[in-house]
Amino acid sequence: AGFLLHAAVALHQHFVRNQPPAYAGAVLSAQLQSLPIRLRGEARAIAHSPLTVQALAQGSDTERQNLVATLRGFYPELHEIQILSEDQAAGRSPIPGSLSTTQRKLIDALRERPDSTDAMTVERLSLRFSAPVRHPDDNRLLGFVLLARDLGDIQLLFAGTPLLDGYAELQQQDGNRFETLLKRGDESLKSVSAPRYTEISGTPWRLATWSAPGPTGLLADVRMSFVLVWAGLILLMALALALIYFYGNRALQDDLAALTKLFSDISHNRMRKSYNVQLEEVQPAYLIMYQLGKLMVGKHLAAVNSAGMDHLSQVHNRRSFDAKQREIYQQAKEGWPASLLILDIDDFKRVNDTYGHDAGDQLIIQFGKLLKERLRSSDFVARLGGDEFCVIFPNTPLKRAMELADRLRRSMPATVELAPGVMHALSWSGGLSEFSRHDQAENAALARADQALLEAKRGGRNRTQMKAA
Ligand SMILES: Nc1nc2c(ncn2[C@@H]2O[C@H](COP(=O)(O)OP(=O)(O)OP(=O)(O)O)[C@@H](O)[C@H]2O)c(=O)[nH]1
Repeated sequence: AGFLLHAAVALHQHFVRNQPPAYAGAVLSAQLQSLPIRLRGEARAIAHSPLTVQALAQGSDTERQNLVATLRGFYPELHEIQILSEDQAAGRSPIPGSLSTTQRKLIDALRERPDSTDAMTVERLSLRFSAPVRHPDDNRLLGFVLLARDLGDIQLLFAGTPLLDGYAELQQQDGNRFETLLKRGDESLKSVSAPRYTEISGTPWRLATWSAPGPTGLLADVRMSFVLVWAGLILLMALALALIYFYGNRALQDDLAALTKLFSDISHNRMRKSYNVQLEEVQPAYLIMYQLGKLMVGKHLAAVNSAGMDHLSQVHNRRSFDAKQREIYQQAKEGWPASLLILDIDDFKRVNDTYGHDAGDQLIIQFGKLLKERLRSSDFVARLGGDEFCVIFPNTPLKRAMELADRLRRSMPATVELAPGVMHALSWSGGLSEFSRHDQAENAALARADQALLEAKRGGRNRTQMKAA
């Protein structure tokens, strides 16, 4: 909550702070205004000082120079202090250095108006003041005090004022036009907003300020922007909570699905290498179930194997087939006819590759089931491995076996469903042969059938080939 509050306030300030504070111009103009007032006060104080009166009334040039040196110590911010006698001002006696035109203008202005107490001129960033020095007893004009102040500190004032993102100029009036003395901020704002002028009374200056355009639309309203920022943050928080809830829930659902798969596999007597259980809380229970499941499935497979059954297709396994083959081989030696059909599912590998190993298993399971259902109960069905099955037809000569194989092919469904909605076109290739009393090996018939199967595959699959003894 603390973080959100902080974020809300920070964002809110960011939205509304673009405007320069309204007081910035007033503060600066008040400070500028005080400069001539202070200078005027200083000029008058020096003019009325008994030391100045005495230095001008009776003192020598050296005494005046000493007074000026003392005053410089008192007023370090003044860059010029001069005290002239009336004779020097009127040109009747010499002065150290010379008077500038401005200084002369100031003195003339005071002479023209005998009642005036001071005169001021403004040059580029410097103020000049002059005040007459009169004798306190008879008001006789003794001379003039001339002061000048370099306005370098205006620049400091100007640079230190909090105008923020605005733009400001200090302008000086020169007849009808205004000359720019100082600038500050982003000047490009002059083209996008109108200036606001603050006159600086007692000076020929004015302050012109241009504000950065404030926020527009809804955010222009301070209260509205605050509400919007809060609403945005609350929305974000709600979204974050929803996401945490969603993902937490999903992890639980995924784990339940994994456990369900584990139970289903155990009930089908098979196990995968691992099941994807994510939540730490579910892990211990899962590990116990996994170990128990492995034990149960292992025991079941051992039992089924020893019973001679293939655990997947539920037909006889290879070991059982070998025993049956031996038995039939012996019978064949005694003249009993028997045939053997090897069946291999077409394109089985593609089922594994396309739909996954589970779907492949499903095809093996269903194929085994179909063989048992469609064949006679006296026929012996076994899975030799992979997608390869074998049927032994006892007491059946080759010709009859061929009929049975054809009948089997016709009775098989065209498609099987490997998973909900996953249909697969079923086809198989067959190799048929018979047991013969002349065979030298138990698996001679199987080898012939294998060759016939190869021919069936080569011939384009989905057919049965026969190879007599
Ligand atoms: N799902 C599953 N696949 C198995 C099993 N045993 C063997 N396989 C796979 O079955 C495939 C058998 O390959 P093939 O018989 O060469 O392939 P096919 O697509 O039937 O080719 P053709 O017989 O020429 O039509 C191999 O990829 C084996 O990995 C099993 O128990 N379950």
